[in-house]
Amino acid sequence: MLKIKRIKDGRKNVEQVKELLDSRSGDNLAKYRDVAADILKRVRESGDQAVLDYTARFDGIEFEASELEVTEIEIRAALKEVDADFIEALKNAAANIEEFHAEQKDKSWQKQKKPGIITGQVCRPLKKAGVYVPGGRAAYPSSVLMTVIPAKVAGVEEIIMFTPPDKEGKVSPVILAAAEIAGADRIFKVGGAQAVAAAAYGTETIPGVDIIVGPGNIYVSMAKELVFGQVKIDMIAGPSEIMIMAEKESNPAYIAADLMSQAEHDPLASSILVTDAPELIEKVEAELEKQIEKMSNKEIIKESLENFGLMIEVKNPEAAMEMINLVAPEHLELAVKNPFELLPAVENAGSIFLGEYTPEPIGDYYAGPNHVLPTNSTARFFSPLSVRDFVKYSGFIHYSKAALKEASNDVICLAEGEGLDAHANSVRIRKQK
Ligand SMILES: NC(=O)c1ccc[n+]([C@@H]2O[C@H](COP(=O)([O-])OP(=O)(O)OC[C@H]3O[C@@H](n4cnc5c(N)ncnc54)[C@H](O)[C@@H]3O)[C@@H](O)[C@H]2O)c1
Ligand SMILES: N[C@H](CO)Cc1c[nH]c[nH+]1
Ligand SMILES: [Zn+2]
Repeated sequence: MLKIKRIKDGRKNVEQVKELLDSRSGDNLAKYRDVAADILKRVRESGDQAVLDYTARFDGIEFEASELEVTEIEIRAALKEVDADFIEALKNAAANIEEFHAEQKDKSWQKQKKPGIITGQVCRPLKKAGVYVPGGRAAYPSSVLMTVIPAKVAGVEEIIMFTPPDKEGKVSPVILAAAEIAGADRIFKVGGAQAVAAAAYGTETIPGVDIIVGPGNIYVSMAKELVFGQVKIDMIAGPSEIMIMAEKESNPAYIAADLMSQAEHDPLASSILVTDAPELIEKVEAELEKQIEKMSNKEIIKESLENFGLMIEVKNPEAAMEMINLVAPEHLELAVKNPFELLPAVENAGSIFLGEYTPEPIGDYYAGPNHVLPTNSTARFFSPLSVRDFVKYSGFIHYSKAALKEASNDVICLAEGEGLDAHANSVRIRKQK
């Protein structure tokens, strides 16, 4: 018998939901941060040797430095091992992801504000991007597509992938096939905080990059947080989350299936149903009992649902929306008859799935929008991984002599107001001529 927590709406209970989500990182965050900091320091000091030592310790593989990079021969061999249907599905997904991300491409622009004044913005791709692909619990070729394709669309010169080696010191053939289809330039068999360190600082064998993106476990996340500033990072993407808003008429079998889809990722994943129909909660619970037994990952799903699953009963759809915006879930399903009517009220969610024939996995694999998403309520201020993460901007300005003269009184006044006489002088000196 599954035991999933159940609460009613109300201010106090909102706090309870947030506490539940926060509790997933536990009290050990500082401990993980210290482990990651140690690894970063050693890789910074000892380069390849530290990477090799950590790979031996955490992944159980004794590599030489020359074996860290995946070779062309390994890639060709892997491609032969992967099922033709799988390759075809990867290619179809890649085409959808590329088409969606092409819309995010930003252009450089300039405008003549008035005669003698031109302002504009140059948009340039970053030169080198490091893409982390988790390899511990499960290998996700879909995450390869979701991280490499936006970098490619942005025009990044070199895309370097990092993923831990498996027990035989190899990278899963499906990961290599996805990397080939998406267009990764180099692949290193390095995982965890040591991969983040090598990407941030560079070693004798591994080139340093400008940005590190992609999901990973707590060591990867802590390391990304610690190298931020030295390099750019995308976000801290933690264990998966799904929140489903449903009504009396919603299909309980579909809701149960979708809650389980994210619970399957991790015992720390969180799956939440919010509804104004208490009878639906009972039906969904009955469906969960029924469907869970058929799942190959039922142990993880059960643990996740019992520890971090939640059924929330609210008075009306407005209260459900309030709850959603406070939780700011990674994935939100609006499993209702008229989802587009509710869309404008969603302020905080990483990715939104509209209608009962839009299950979350269509977004994980196929539709086009990115599946690397902010978790742990950070959808309040973070966005999905996008082409914009892989570019940077510079503003530019041109003033003619006459235009500067016209603006000079204002600028001199502002500079003097800040007590910065040399700034005022730089304008004044041109005005006098
Ligand atoms: N949000 C998303 O888009 C998304 C997508 C896929 C996966 N994920 C998440 O990514 C995570 C993947 O984690 P994972 O562990 O399976 O793979 P991982 O590749 O992130 O981590 C494996 C590495 O962790 C390091 N490590 C293991 N134990 C260690 C220890 N005791 N000390 C220091 N380092 C250690 C090792 O170097 C190992 O190579 C999961 O939480 C999953 O839910 C999220
Ligand atoms: N749902 C995950 C992000 O939370 C992404 C993923 C990859 N494969 C399947 N799902
Ligand atoms: Zn998923």
